[in-house]
Amino acid sequence: MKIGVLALQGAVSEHIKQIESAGQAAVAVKKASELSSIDALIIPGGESTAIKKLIDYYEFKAPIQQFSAEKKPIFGTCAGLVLLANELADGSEAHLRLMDISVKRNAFGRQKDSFETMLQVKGFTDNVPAVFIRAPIITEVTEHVEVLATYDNQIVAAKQDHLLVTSFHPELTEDNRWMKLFIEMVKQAHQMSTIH
Ligand SMILES: NC(=O)CC[C@H](N)C(=O)O
Repeated sequence: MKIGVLALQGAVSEHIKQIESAGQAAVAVKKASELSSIDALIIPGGESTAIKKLIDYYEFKAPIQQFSAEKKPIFGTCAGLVLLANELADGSEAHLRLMDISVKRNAFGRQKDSFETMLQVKGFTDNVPAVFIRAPIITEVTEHVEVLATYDNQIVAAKQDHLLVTSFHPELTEDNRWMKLFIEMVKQAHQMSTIH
C-alpha cells in the first residue's frame, strides 16, 4: 500500500514523515499520472487558493475527482478540507466538490489565528492535540457525513465514506492517531477493491 501526498504547496514533508512513522510507504505526488500508482491521497494544509490554482495548472482536478469516484480514500487537512468541500460559505466557488460539507475559511478570526488545543474525538479513547492555523470550520453537513470532532460547537473533523477531513493539522503533532485512522480506511478500501 502506498499513500501519496499532493505536493503542490503546503505541509507535504510533515505528512510524509507521519505516514512513514505509522509504518506505511509515502510518496510526494507532483503529477496527475502518479495518482495511478497510489492507494490513497492526502491533500495537505497550506493556502487553498494557491493549491487550487496549482491543481488547475497541473491538470489535477478531473483526475482527483476520478480517484475519488473509484472510492480511493482522500484525507484533506485544513486547506485540503477547503478544497474538498461542495460549498464555501463566503460565496466563492468551491473547487473539487467531493464532500457534502459547507466550509467557512479562516473562521477563527484574528484573535485566534493560530492555536493549539486538546480535542475529544469520536472513536478515540483519549483527547488528541490539534494545531489550528488560520483554520476553516464546517458550517453544514448532510446526513451522509459523520461528525468526528467539534471545537466551540463548530465542526472541525468529519468523515464521509472514503473521505476524511480535519480543520487542523494532525501532521504537526507527534500523535499519529489520525493517520492510523486514515490507514485503516485505506486498508478497508484496498480489501474492497480486491474483492470486486
Ligand atoms: N493552515 C491552512 O491550511 C490554512 C488554510 C487557509 N486559511 C486557506 O483557506 O487556505
